[in-house]
Amino acid sequence: MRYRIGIIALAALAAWFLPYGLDSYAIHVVNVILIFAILAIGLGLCMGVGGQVNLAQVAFFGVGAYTTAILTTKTGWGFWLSAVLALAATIAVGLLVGTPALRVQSHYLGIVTLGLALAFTNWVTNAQVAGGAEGISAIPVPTIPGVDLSNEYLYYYLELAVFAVGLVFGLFIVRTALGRRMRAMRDDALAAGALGADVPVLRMTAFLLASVYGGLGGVLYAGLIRYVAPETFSIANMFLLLGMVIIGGRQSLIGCVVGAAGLYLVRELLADHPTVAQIGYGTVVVLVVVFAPTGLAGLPKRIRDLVTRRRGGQGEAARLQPFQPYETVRPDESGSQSPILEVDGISMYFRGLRALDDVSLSITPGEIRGIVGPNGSGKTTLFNVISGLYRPTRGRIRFRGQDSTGLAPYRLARAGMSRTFQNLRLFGDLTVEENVLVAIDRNATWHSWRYVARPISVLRRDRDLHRRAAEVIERYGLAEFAALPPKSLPYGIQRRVEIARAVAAGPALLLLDEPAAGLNGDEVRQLSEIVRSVRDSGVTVIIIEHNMGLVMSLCERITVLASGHVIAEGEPAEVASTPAVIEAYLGDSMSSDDLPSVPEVTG
Ligand SMILES: Nc1ncnc2c1ncn2[C@@H]1O[C@H](COP(=O)(O)OP(=O)(O)OP(=O)(O)O)[C@@H](O)[C@H]1O
Repeated sequence: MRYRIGIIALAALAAWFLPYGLDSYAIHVVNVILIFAILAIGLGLCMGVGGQVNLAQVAFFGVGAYTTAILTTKTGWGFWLSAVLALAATIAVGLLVGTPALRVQSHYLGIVTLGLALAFTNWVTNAQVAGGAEGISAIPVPTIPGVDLSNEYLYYYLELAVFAVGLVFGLFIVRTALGRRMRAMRDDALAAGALGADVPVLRMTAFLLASVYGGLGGVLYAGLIRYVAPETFSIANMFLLLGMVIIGGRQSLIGCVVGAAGLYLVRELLADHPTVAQIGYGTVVVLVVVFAPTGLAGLPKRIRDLVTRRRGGQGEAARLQPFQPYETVRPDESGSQSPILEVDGISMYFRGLRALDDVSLSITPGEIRGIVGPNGSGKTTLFNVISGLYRPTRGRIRFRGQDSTGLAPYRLARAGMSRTFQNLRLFGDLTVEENVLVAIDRNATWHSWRYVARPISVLRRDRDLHRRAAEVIERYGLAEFAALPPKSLPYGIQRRVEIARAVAAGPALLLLDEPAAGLNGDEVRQLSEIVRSVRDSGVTVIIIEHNMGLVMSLCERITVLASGHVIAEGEPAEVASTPAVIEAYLGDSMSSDDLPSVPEVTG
């Protein structure tokens, strides 16, 4: 900590005294670098942290600069009023550009945002109000009483202040709940949604942030250069910006700043050789993408990881501690006996394939229900329909007495449903603790206005989330793994992290999709203990499992699916002796070991 404060103090001192050693050309370069650094932070937040491909950052920059230019020169409004309106205009454009992100992702989003950026350049080149290809000149100098901002040495301090606030605010986001949720969405939007992250709002927030930084950069640019023309906001500059963020390290805001400074300096040095420069940083970007995807900022961590792996892996020294059971809630305290979940005549067709056909079931609060069936019988599809990933072709679902058919996963998660996935969907770039933190955080993303209006309350809340996450981690015996990325852990521990994460979300109904897959006998016994304790704490559990011993010993009732139909339902012993069940399993050429018979797991 002290070491960090020392570095920050040194950097602040260096930034403060920097202009003293610079001639007028050099201070101009530094001022432009600061603007690019602000743009790069915005792009880093949207693309690096939020995972939203954004090739329109240069257009946000342009909207900020042009709106300031137009308002100051054509209406005679003062610089600062124009600047505020320019920022508002950029945010509006940011939300507009972000709208496609609600529907398309990845390279499609890249193409859409690039198209919008091109449209902007075309518009300013042709529009009379924007001065056409000539641009707009004679933008008035921003004024602050007693400070001559036409002096670039003094303008530097204005920019430095905006940059510092922008960087600190960006880091504040990255290190607290909003940033964690954005990173979770970047890693796995589907799992983030299933844990209650309102992905559409989150995507818009990423574009909103990008546009705020873009607008600020634009306003500062208009005040610094006092002239705007289309070529500044060209696609070539968008790729320069992209290069800065990729080379510096898009997931680290400091990396984005370093990339902005480095690449801009290289561009200045090679100003007389533009072709060489273009090919040069094109090549560097490709090399970075291939050999160091996390950019320069990610290199120290990659090297550290490499050294740790050579020494024998991160997770190996740490040990899993025993699970500490929850306090038992008496059944009569856990609510009414009307069904917590009613699935009524659900059918799900995939282009003619009937994955589910008229499936109905009813789950009583406090029960552990097993769903079994041969491979491909529709079990996971049923979970996907219940948890909102698929909208059923036919039928209705009621969750906690409300019609929940077709509700988005994050709405169901907020209503008290939580799930795990057959093929573990942990957030690989987050630590174990952060995985749990994302689940515990139940705030709607729009509450993030508090980041601006009430930052202290955000910090206080974050501290509380950390305290609660530590309790969950302790209970599940994961304390020694808290700071590690889940990918580095043995499979059995990853499974436990996923269950801990799902329960941390505080569900009333927990859906477990093959939680015992890949576990050894001892781990299956521990899983059984965990599931029973979770149920005893008042959570209803539905479990899909192929391990019949586990299902038979754990579940009060079992529903058997075959070819998308419910073929049997009842108590374990009753179901095991149903001829249709025996036939379904044998018909699937499964070995007789797979038949629901002798329990393997007890107590
Ligand atoms: N998104 C999809 N698109 C097309 N077909 C699908 C889709 N999801 C599932 N299916 C099909 O629906 C059927 C049921 O699949 P599902 O994964 O639900 O079975 P399952 O009982 O969970 O199987 P397993 O035990 O192997 O996990 C399968 O034939 C599968 O190929």
